[in-house]
Amino acid sequence: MSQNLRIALTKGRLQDKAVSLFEAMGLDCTPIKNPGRRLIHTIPNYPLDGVLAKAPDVITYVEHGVCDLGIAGKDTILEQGGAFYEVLDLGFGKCRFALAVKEGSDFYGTYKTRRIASKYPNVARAFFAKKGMDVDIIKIEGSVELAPILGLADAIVDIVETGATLKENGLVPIETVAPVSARLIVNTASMKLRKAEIQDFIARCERELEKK
Ligand SMILES: Nc1ncnc2c1ncn2[C@@H]1O[C@H](COP(=O)(O)OP(=O)(O)OP(=O)(O)O)[C@@H](O)[C@H]1O
Ligand SMILES: O=P(O)(O)OC[C@H]1O[C@H](OP(=O)(O)OP(=O)(O)O)[C@H](O)[C@@H]1O
Repeated sequence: MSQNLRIALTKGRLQDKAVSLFEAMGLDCTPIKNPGRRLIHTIPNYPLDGVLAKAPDVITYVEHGVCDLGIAGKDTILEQGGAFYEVLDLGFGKCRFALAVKEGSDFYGTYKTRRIASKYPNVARAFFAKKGMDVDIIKIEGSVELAPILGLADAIVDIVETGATLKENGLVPIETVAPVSARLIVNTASMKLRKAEIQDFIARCERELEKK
């Protein structure tokens, strides 16, 4: 008997939404919903093991083929890149990358080199390269909104969902950089070697998403 397919799931915000989708598809997710400190859980009624990982690691595990499938945000995919197939937009975890500045500041009205703070330096760099603008990028690990308030940066490139965090910190979005949502990704070798099983899983996801 062949080993179960393995899917890497992004822990945190996307985890519950992935589990809701799987349950709607008829998968028994009891073990993943009561994980304790355990990081790998077998689905009792479908040949699938769920691996709970941090967002960038989901991509690393899928790229290296130790997980056949993964669920990651488009934000992480754009930042990290890599060789894998992105097969489905799962329609949850919706937000966007935005360029935001302190309210009242004139970001484009100066010739000096702007400083941009972001948890996503590659996304920020690519955005400004496309505009032909030379900027300095500073990597920040979280609560990126602090950087312009503290005077470290002229702007941020960050995830915006409701806009509440920007607003409560006196910042305003001035441009959308890219839309973001959760994606199903597949290891390139698994796609060939375990084609039937993977296509069955993708088809089940698709059938469920079509109902929405
Ligand atoms: N408002 C939001 N803020 C951040 N991420 C969001 C939001 N809405 C949806 N997402 C998606 O959820 C994913 C995981 O977010 P989550 O906040 O759980 O982890 P994280 O902030 O990337 O990591 P950490 O564990 O360091 O907090 C993101 O990569 C993104 O695709
Ligand atoms: O538009 P909103 O609905 O306010 O959501 C956006 C905020 O949520 C995320 O932060 P998170 O909570 O992941 O914390 P972090 O800043 O430490 O990454 C993101 O980086 C924004 O700060």
